[in-house]
Amino acid sequence: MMSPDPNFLHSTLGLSQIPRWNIFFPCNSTKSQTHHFSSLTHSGRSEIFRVSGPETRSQVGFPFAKRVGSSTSILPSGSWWALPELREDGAEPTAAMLALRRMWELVADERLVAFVAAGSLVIAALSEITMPSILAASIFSAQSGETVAFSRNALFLLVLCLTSGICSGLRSGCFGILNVTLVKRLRENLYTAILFQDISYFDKERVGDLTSRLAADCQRLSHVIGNDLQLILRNSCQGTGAIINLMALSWPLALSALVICSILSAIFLVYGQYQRKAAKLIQDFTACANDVAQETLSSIRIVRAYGTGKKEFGRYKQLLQSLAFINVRESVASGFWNLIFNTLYRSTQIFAVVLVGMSVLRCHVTVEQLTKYVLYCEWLIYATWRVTNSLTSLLQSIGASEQIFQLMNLLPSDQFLAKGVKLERLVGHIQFANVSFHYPARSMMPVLECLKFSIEANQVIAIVGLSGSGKSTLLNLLLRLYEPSSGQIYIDGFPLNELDIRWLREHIGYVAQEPHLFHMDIKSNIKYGCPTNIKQADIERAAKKANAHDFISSLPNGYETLVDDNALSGGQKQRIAIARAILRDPVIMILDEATSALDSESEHYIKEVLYALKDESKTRTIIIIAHRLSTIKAADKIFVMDDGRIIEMGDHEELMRNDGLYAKLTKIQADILT
Ligand SMILES: Nc1ncnc2c1ncn2[C@@H]1O[C@H](COP(=O)(O)OP(=O)(O)OP(=O)(O)O)[C@@H](O)[C@H]1O
Repeated sequence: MMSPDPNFLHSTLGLSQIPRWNIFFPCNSTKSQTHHFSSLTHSGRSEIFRVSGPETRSQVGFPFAKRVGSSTSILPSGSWWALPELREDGAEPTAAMLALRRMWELVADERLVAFVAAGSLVIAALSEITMPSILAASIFSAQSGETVAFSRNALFLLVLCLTSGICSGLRSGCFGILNVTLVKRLRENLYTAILFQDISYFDKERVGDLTSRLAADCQRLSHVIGNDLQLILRNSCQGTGAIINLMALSWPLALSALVICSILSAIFLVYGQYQRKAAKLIQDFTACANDVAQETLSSIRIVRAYGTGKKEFGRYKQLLQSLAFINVRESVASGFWNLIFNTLYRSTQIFAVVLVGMSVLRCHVTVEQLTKYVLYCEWLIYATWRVTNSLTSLLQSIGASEQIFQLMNLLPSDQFLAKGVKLERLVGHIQFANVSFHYPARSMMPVLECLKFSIEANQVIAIVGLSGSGKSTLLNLLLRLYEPSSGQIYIDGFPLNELDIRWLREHIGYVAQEPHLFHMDIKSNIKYGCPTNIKQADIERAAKKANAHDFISSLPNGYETLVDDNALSGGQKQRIAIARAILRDPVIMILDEATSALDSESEHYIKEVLYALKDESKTRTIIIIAHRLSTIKAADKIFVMDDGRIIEMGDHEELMRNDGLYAKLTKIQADILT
C-alpha cells in the first residue's frame, strides 16, 4: 500500500477539504535519506520541504513488520512516528482563561446549577478520598477486636458511601445541564452571527466549514464542561486528598510517590501530545473522506454517465490510506503507553510494598499504614494521570473554540443594524444613478460600469444580454444583496441604502435563476416568507397564476407533497418559486429566468405569468431577465447588456430597427428554433 500522495490530496481536495490546519504529509521515500513533506495550506499551495533523518518508508503499515523499515525508525523519536504537521490549536493558558470566562458568561444564567455542580463535586471527591483510610481502619479495628472503633468506622463508611453516591449523581446531572446549555447557547449565538452577515461573506466562506463550526466544533466544546473541567476539579481534589493522607502517613514516602507520579506525567505529556495530534488528523481525514463520499454519491448520475466510478473510488481510497497511516501509528503509540503505564504503576505497588514492608519489619510503620499507603498511592497515580489527560484535552478543546468565538464576535451586516425609512406606500419607481460595481472577492474585475437608467412604476422591463454581462448582478444590487461600489440606487426617490431593508423586501417578489425548494411540503414552500395566516385558497390562487396548480394537484398528496431540490423538474420548481413570489403580492417583481428554460413551453409560460401579474388592479413593476427573447417582445422597455454596460435600450420594434446586439441575438435564436 502506498503512502498518501500529497499532490493527489492537494489537487483533488484543494485545501478547503482540510479546513483548519496546515497539513504537511510525509511522502513515500524509499531510497533517500530525507523525508519529503508536502504542505497543504489554506491558499491551496503545495510546498515541498525536507527534514533530515534516517531512511524511511512512510507507508501505511500492512503487513506491519514489512512496512516498519529499519528497526531503529520505530524507536521513540524515530522517523516512523512522523505525522503530518498541523497548526497547533492548543490554547495558551491566558487564552484558555478568556475562553473559559466567555463560556461562563454563556451559562451564567444557570449559576445555581453551577454552584450545586461545584459543591457536589467537592463533597463527592472528599468522601471518595476519605474512604480508603476508613476502609483500612475498619479492617484493622476488626482484626484487633476493637468493636466500638469498628462500628464507628463502618457507620462512617456508610455515610461516606451515601454522600459520595448522592453527590456524584448531582454532580453529573448538573454538569450535564450546564453542558447542554453551553452547546445550545453557543450554537444559537454562532448561527445568528453567521445568518446576519453580508452576502459577500458567504462568497468567501465555504458552507461546509461553517456548518462544521456549528456541529463538530460546538460539540467538541461541550467536552470542556461536561468532561475536562469536571475531571480536572474532581481529580485535583482527590489527588490533593491523597497527598495529604500520604504526608500524614510519612512524608518521605509521600515524596517518593510524588516522584513516580511526576515521571508518569512527563511520559504521558509526550504520549498525550502525539495521541491528540493523531486524533485531530484522524478527525480531519475522516471529514475529508466523508466529503468525497458525499460529493460522489450526490452526483452519482454524473459519475455513472462519465464512467468515473473507479476514479472516485481511488480518491476515497487515498484518504482511507491516509487514515490508516495515522491510525497504525496511533495504535502502536497506545500500545507503548499501556506498556509503560502498567509497568510503572505495578512497580509503584512493588516499590511501596518493599519500601514500606522494610519499615514494617523495623516496626517504624504498622501494617495498617502500609495498606493505606498502597491505596493512596494508587489514587494519586490515577488522579495525576487524569488531571494531565484532561488538562491537555481542555487546552485542545479551547483551542478549537477560538474560531467559534471569532465568528461570534462578527458584527451583523450594516443592513440589519441601521434603522431605515419605511415609506407610507411603495409605488415601484426605480432609478440607477451612475452605479458601478465589482464583487468584493474580485476587486480588480469591474462587473457593472456606470449604469444610468430609470424604470417607471407599473412598467415591464426586460434585461437581455450575453452570459456573464452582469444581468443577475444588477438584480443583486436592486435586492441590496450587495452595495454598489459607487453611484446610488433610488426607490421611489429614496436612496436604497436609507430604506428599511426588511420592509422593502416584504414588497419585493424574487424568483432566482436556479430556484431552490426547501425540504418541506409544497404548500409550505409556496408560503415561505409570508405571514403565517395565509389561507389555502390564497396559496392555490397564487399557484394557479404561476401555472403550478395542475401539476401540484396531480401529485398523490397534492399541496402536502414533501419536496426538495431533487424531487421535481426544473420547470416545476420554477413555477413553485413564482407562486411563492406572487403570494407576497409584491410591488416590485423580479424574475431571473432560468438559462435552461429555452423550451417552447417556457415561452407560453413566461408570457402567461407576465399576463397574470399585469392583469390586476395593483400597480406592479416587473423586471425580468430573459434568455428566450421571444418571451419579452411585449415588454415596455428592453435593456441590452454587454460587459457590464447597458448598450441598447428601447422596445422590441425600436431595438430591431437599431439592428444592434438585440436584433442579432433575436435572429440567432429564431434561426435555432426554425
Ligand atoms: N459572487 C460572485 N463573486 C465574484 N464574481 C461573480 C459573482 N457572481 C458573479 N460574478 C461574476 O460577475 C460577472 C457577471 O455575472 P452575472 O451572473 O451577473 O452575469 P449574467 O449576465 O447574469 O450571466 P447569465 O446570463 O449566465 O446568468 C461574471 O463575470 C461572473 O463571473
